[in-house]
Amino acid sequence: MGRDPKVWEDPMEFKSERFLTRGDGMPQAFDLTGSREIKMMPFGAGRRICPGLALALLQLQYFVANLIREFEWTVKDGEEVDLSEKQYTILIMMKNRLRTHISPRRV
Ligand code: HEM
Repeated sequence: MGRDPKVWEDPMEFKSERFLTRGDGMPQAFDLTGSREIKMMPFGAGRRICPGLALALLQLQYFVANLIREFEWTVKDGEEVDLSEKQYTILIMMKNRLRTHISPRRV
């Protein structure tokens, strides 16, 4: 389903913006709860859907926001961000590792 062009536009392209909200609070292209549609279900769907969904989403957002707020992230000297991908069993991974230098914003 995740690679079906009838479900997702350019399914094989990394487009994080497809997950942005429209600005009116409504999700743009997907619904994780399975109540409106089923396009993507990292938390399952239906009666046995993950009861920790809301907590998990909140925690992840908070975790990433804190990593960005607390640390300056730079690519290692001489390297560039390369978003090429490779298939590894059922996972899609970065073809070339992203090596970063992380330093505290506040000392
Ligand atoms: C990124 C984080 C998480 C992911 C991707 C995830 C994913 C899932 C998935 C796929 C299921 C199976 C749903 C099904 O059978 O259809 C599940 C079940 C469950 N999850 Fe999560 N989960 C996450 C975090 C959490 C958290 C934070 C909690 C609790 C605080 C939690 C509690 C549970 C429980 C109790 C079930 C069993 C529900 C049942 O069988 O009725 N999960 N989760």
